[in-house]
Amino acid sequence: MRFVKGHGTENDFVIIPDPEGRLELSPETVAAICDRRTGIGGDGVLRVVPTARCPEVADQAGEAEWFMDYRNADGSLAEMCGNGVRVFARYLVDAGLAAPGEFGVATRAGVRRVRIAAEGDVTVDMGRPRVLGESRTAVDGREYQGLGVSMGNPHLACLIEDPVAGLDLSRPPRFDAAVFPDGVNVELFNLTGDHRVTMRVYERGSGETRSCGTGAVATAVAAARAVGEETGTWAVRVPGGVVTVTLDATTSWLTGPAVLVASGEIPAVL
Ligand SMILES: N[C@@H](CCC[C@H](N)C(=O)O)C(=O)O
Repeated sequence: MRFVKGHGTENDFVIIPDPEGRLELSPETVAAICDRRTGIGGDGVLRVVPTARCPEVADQAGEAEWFMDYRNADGSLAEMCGNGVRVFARYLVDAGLAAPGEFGVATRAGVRRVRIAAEGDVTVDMGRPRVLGESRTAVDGREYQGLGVSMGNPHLACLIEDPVAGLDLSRPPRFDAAVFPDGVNVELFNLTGDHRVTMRVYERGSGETRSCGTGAVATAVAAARAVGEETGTWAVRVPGGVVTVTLDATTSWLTGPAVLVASGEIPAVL
């Protein structure tokens, strides 16, 4: 199995091309590949497969030639990955599978359109965030209130007074399973300036990561609400860099870097 390694603001992925749509990736194999000591290492796996070859998304084939089959580091499936889709697009262009410009990528949350040049940042139309309402979490022994937001995948974005830099995110946050029956990605953020926030995230299925694109959009939605706005552009600082989120009346946009850093063969032992 060939792989390419890439990241978007240090949210890192093992990209696995599967042009025939034949690979069976068990949760155990994905977890072994993502292991940072005994595997390649990554927050998740992006299988690159023709949309038409995947029954679960084949209805998107007319709008998107390639399906981003996203798996978390523990092998679980997720509906969407905002940093992943930018890195996926960079891979498609780099591999000659798509031309720079604008194209669709199939995901379990539906088609996401990306804008990509030969180099530089990549922008994704992330769709309209769906606000789920208020909920609570417990992180590092403290309780916080947040806004539930679906970006195709579930988020709880919490504006907090404690500096996010000081939080211990080594253990999974507690959350209300009645509100989030499929689990949730939890973002903690501070307002740091005019349309600026600093965010950390504990991702469902991957633990603390250095960035989360869908989480950045959910955070921008919660931050905008906190200052009485619904639209606008937000700079979201994460441990791995900065992404930009624009909210308008009908959709949301995520812009940030997407970089490929290595490639090779995944050994049979994994
Ligand atoms: N890092 C991603 C989100 C990946 C999926 C998430 N862990 C989930 O299970 O929903 C992003 O950049 O959006």
